[in-house]
Amino acid sequence: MPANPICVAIDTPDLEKAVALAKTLKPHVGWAKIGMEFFYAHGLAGYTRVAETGLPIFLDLKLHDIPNTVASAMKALMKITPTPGIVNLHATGGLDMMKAAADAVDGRAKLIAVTILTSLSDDDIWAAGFETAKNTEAHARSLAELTKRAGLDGVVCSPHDLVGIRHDLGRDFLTVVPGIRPADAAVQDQKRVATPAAALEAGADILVIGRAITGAADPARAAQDILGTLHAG
Ligand SMILES: O=C(O)c1cc(=O)[nH]c(=O)n1[C@@H]1O[C@H](COP(=O)(O)O)[C@@H](O)[C@H]1O
Repeated sequence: MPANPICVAIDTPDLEKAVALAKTLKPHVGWAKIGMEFFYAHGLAGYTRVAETGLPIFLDLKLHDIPNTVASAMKALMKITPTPGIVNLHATGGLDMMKAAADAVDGRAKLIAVTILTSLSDDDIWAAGFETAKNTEAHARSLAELTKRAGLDGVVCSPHDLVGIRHDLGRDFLTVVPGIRPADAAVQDQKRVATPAAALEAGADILVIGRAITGAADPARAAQDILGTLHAG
C-alpha cells in the first residue's frame, strides 16, 4: 500500500489529458483512480496508457448487478494488465453479489464496496426508499458490516461515516474516502465532505481527490499543498 494516501480521480474524457495528469502527479500521489467517465470513453486501451505510468490504479467501475454477472465482470477485470490495485462494487448489490465478486477477484486486487455515496443526503436516501428511521451514517455502517461479512477488503465511504465504521469494523478494514475538499474549496455536487486532514484524522486510509487537484491551474502544486496540510496536522 503506497505511503502517500492521495488517490487522484482522473475524471476526464480526454485521453491525453489523463495520461499527462498521471505523469505530472506521479511523484505527488499514491494512486490514480480511473472511473466511468474515462473508462467508458477509452476502455482498456485508455486504462493501459494511464497504468503504464506506473501509478497503482483504483479501477472505479462500481459494479451493481446479479451475482453471476458481477462475478463474470470481475473475472474479466482480473485479466487486465497491469492488474488494478483496487476494484469496487456497490454494497447495495447484496451479500451474495459481494461474495461472488470476492470469489472471482480471489485476492488479486483489493475489493471494496461503495456504501452511501458522498453526493447523497438523508433526504436523498429516504426518497430512494432507504429506511427513514436511519440516517446516511447508520445505513453506511450497516452496509460496511455487510461488506465485511461478505469477505471484502473494505469500503468507499464519506468522511462523515468513518468514525462509526472504524468503531464497528476495526483498523484493518480498508477505508477509501471521497468527498474531500480542501478548506474553502467549492463543494460542487458533493454533499457530505471534509478536509483532507479531517478525513485522515477520522480514520481514512486513502483520500480520493478529483477536481481540487485536476481542476487546479497547477495540479502538482495542488497535490503538494494538500500533502502539506496532512503533514502539518
Ligand atoms: O467510488 C468513488 O470513488 C466515489 C464514491 C462516492 O461516494 N463519492 C465519490 O465522489 N466517488 C468518486 O470520487 C471522485 C470525487 O471527485 P471530486 O468530487 O472531484 O473530488 C469521483 O471520481 C467520484 O466518482
